Amino acid sequence: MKSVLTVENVSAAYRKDQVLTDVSFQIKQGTLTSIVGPNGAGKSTLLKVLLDLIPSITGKVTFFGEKYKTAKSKIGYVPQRGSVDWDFPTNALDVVTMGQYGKIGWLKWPQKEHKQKALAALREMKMEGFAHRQISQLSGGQQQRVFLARALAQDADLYFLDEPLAGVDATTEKAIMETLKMLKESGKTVMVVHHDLQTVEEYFDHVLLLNKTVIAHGPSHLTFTRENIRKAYGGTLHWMGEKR
Ligand SMILES: Nc1ncnc2c1ncn2[C@@H]1O[C@H](COP(=O)(O)OP(=O)(O)OP(=O)(O)O)[C@@H](O)[C@H]1O
Repeated sequence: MKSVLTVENVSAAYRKDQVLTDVSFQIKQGTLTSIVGPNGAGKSTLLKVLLDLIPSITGKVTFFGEKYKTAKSKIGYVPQRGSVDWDFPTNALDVVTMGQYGKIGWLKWPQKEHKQKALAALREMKMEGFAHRQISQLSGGQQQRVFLARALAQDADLYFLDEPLAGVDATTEKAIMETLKMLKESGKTVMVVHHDLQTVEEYFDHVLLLNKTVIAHGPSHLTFTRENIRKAYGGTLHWMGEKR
């Protein structure tokens, strides 16, 4: 399988505080990878650096062999739900439609086809009935589904999701994971910041353990070991039971 993302020696800082040091890894097409590490490990920062939202100090990132700027239309991003202003006066359909901006062009109005695609994505996430509801009047789980629909409508090849399962109920978690698996099965590549260590192996075929740098990266069954988890988190691990 070819590599869709190559990260070479990336370091990043907020003012003087270095958050990422010498991060290098490659992601193959068709993989579903969890990015796992303790609070403050730099997981969200890594996504933001990859997506050119904050600059890196050093290093090189290539998507499909190209720079972010030229590969942008093939990349979808679902930020943390808490990082968005849900009071912004807009409805679910518009949020999903606007996700296609890269394809529509900033100075053009969305066409019927874009709305139809947005509606289809909302249907996929079982949110069609909420299309005209103000986003401030959706529950947390429903907002997360709208975000997923927005990513689906973007029709990207590589997706980044920042904690999509945070604060959602079991039904929404299942719906989101089914969508991510469906994307993977259709040859797309997905990277997800994930916090529930209990479900890493069940949900993701690859894992990237991060704590300011890459602690381990590879197939979950080989990489998500007690030793690597301890290296990433430090301390003792009570929650894994008899984990390797
Ligand atoms: N805008 C910012 N300005 C200054 N420091 C920041 C900023 N955003 C994050 N940081 C710091 O950078 C470090 C990494 O933060 P980041 O949000 O990337 O971690 P994370 O692994 O996603 O954490 P969490 O699991 O808690 O969401 C933390 O020490 C954090 O305090």
